[in-house]
This record gives sequence, structure tokens and C-alpha cells, in this order.
Amino acid sequence: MDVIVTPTPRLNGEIQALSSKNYTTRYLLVAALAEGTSTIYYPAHSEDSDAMRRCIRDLGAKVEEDDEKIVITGFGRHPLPVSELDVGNAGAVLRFLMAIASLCPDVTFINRYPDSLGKRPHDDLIDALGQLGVSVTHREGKLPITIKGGSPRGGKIRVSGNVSSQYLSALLFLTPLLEEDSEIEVLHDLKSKVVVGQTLEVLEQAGIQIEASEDLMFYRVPGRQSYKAQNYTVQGDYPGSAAILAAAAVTESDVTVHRLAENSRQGERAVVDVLRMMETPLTHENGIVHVQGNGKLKAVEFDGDQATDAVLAMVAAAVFAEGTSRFYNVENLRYKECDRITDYLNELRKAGANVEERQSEIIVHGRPEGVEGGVEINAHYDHRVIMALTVVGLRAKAPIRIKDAHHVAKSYPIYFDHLKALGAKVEWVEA
Ligand SMILES: O=C(O)C1=C[C@@H](OP(=O)(O)O)[C@@H](O)[C@H](O)C1
Ligand SMILES: C=C(OP(=O)(O)O)C(=O)O
Repeated sequence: MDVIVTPTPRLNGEIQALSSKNYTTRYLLVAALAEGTSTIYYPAHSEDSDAMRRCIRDLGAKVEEDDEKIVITGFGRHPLPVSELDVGNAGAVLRFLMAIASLCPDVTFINRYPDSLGKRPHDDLIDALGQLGVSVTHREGKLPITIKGGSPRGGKIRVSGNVSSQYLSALLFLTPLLEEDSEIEVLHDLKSKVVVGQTLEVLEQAGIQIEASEDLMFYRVPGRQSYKAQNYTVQGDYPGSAAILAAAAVTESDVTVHRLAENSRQGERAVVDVLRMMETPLTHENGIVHVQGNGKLKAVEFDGDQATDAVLAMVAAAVFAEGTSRFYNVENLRYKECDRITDYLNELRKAGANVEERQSEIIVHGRPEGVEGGVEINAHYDHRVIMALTVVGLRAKAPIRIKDAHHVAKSYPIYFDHLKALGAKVEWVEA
């Protein structure tokens, strides 16, 4: 399905932020790794969270669901010996489960998205699992991947954090269950460091003890631990809401988004500060962000690694800012659902934006007068490209058509419903 985005000068109304994808995938996992029954209130519903649900069920968790909660009875350290798992297009789900699959004799992760997840690298995690004595077969570090585990050792593990934090998170979920104690040393840089904070927060809630160095580059993990069955409540999702807030910032607006906790550990909460730096009139109190946009924005410089999943939305806002914006330290955007630098900027250019790329930087020469639009956009299988190009389309001079916009469902299936509720002219059409 495609979406046609027609320029919309005003947005008005209130929405409830959808539930956090990253917390939902983590709570589902720790609930599955516990032996008792856990309840997760307000879980996210999206392709990625569904992928984790499907896989933990395949691995032996009992999952029951109603409108507001999921009740999960876990398999503890004894997953079923499944032969195949399908994670859809979900990177975090794949990486976390590659580690957990090392408790199974022989599992293959299939390659259902050869042009998206199928192109993403997993070498650093494969290398780390090898250090635990797990045999992994793969195609040059990519899917399909077969894990032959059984009884991985603990011990000293070194993992690179250069490409993705998900490899480290995966090891942090696995190592507490091993017989031996482990020490994990992160080599090189650690990208998306803030997301590791979410992993540690969830592990602590699940009763797991881990000693982490202050810089998050070194960990001592006692073995033979058990995940405790718990009740969890999922907070609102900043990465998805970042696109809604950017849409409100580039239009004349009066938009309120509820369920965005000020003290959240999601790095993407920085979108509020970045929009404030761009001089968008807004307030953030009691978990409510209220934007009264006037369409006027100032350029900004920002270390994008603080808020990796909100950078595309921030860039979309910067397209209309006065001056030149710079988003630096963002190289790992190249290893996501698409190359979120080259592919994304190509689509922005088609729509009329003036943007430049460096290996780890996005530079935006703002056009407060608006962009031409009137083009077809390739979504590159990427929900965040779809959401960000929609923001641009709302302030273009002519409608844009986003091809295969249904991939927005990876994280935010009701994105266009939410925008419509705010008055945006967005319409689904057959491809
Ligand atoms: O751990 C997680 O749940 C995630 C980590 C980040 O990935 P990287 O660590 O690869 O940047 C983020 O982009 C992704 O959406 C979710
Ligand atoms: C990159 C993302 O997710 P993942 O790495 O889990 O596929 C994302 O949600 O933007």
C-alpha cells in the first residue's frame, strides 16, 4: 500500500503516544526467560513486538493476551528445541534471540527481508557467541544464520560496540543464565549507549544482578541467576512520537501528546529538547508534550547518537529551519532498515530538500520557504523513512506519494491514523 501526503498547514488535537517498542521487546523477553508468570501492561502492538511474541511462543512461552495486557509463563533457561525462528524485519529481536538461541541445539533464523534485515551485519555478535563456545553458520555475517548451542560457557567475552548496541544487550540477557560467571568488555566505541541503559533497567526489574562500569564499557555478570516473574508497565514511545512532534513543529499547530515521561531512559526523549533548541514553542510537564507550532524553526547541531531512532524526524524538521543544521556521530544509521544516511537523503532530495552527507554526518541547509514535493518516495522498507518523509510532505508545495508505506507497521501501525486524527491529509491508496 502507498500513502499520499497532501500539504496540510494546520494540525490540531490530542493523542496518546503508542507504547514503547524497545521496552515491549525487552519485557517480553525477560518474561519468557523467567519460570513463573509475568504480566505486561500496555504492550506495543507492531510488527517488531509481534515478532518477539511469536518467537518466544515458538520457544515455549505460554502467551495470553487481552486489550490491556499480556500474561506470559516463561520457559526459563530451557527453551524448546525449535529448528527455525522468523523475526520478520526486527533487528533487536534477531540479535537478542541469537544469544538466547545458544541455549537450543540447532536453530536457524530465516531471511524474510533480504533487502532490509537481510543486509544488516551481525559479525560482532557472531564473534562474541563463538567466544562462548557456540557454533554459528552464516552468510558473511548476515542472515540466514544457524546457531548450534546447547551449553554455552561463560567467562571473558569481548564484543565490539562500534556498529550496534544490540550485540551487547543480547549478551547481557544471556550471560546471567550461564553456569559460569562472565565478564564482558566492550571494544572500540559503544554506539547507542543510552539504549543499553534500558536493557540494564529491565534486567534489574527482572531481578538480575549485573555490575556495570560507569562508562558502560565493562560488566561483571554472575552466572546461575534466575529471571523473576514480575508485572511490568510499558511507557510511551519516544522514537515514534518524535515524528508526530516534528510534524507539529513544521506546521501551525496545537498538538498534545500524552504518555511521554520526562524522566524516561529513552534517549529519543531528546527530541523535545532539540525542538526547543529549534525554537518550537512547546511545554513538557506531567508526561504531556504540548506543541503550539508556528512553522518557524532555527537550525540546530546535535549528537545524533544520543537519540538514534529520532534523528530522521529531527532532520525532517530541520529541512524547514532557517540556517544549516548538522547531525553528527550518526554513522550507525547506515546499518539500520536501510542506509539511513544515503538512502534517506536521496529521498529527501527528491522531495526538494537541500541536504549533504558525510560518512557519519547529515547536513541540512534549511528551506523555510518549503520544498517542492510532487514526487514518489521509495520507503526502503524503513518505517522511520516513511514517518519522516510524511513530515516533509505535510509542508511541501505539492503532494508526495510514499510507496510501500505499510512498512510503517514495523513500529507504528497507527501512525497515519494518529496524524489523520490531528487533521493531516494522509490517505492510503492501492500500490
Ligand atoms: O536495543 C534496541 O532495542 C535498539 C537499539 C538501537 O539500535 P543500535 O544499537 O543498532 O543503534 C535502536 O536503533 C533500535 O531501534 C532498538
Ligand atoms: C533500527 C530500528 O530497529 P531494529 O534495529 O530493532 O530493527 C528502529 O526501530 O528504528
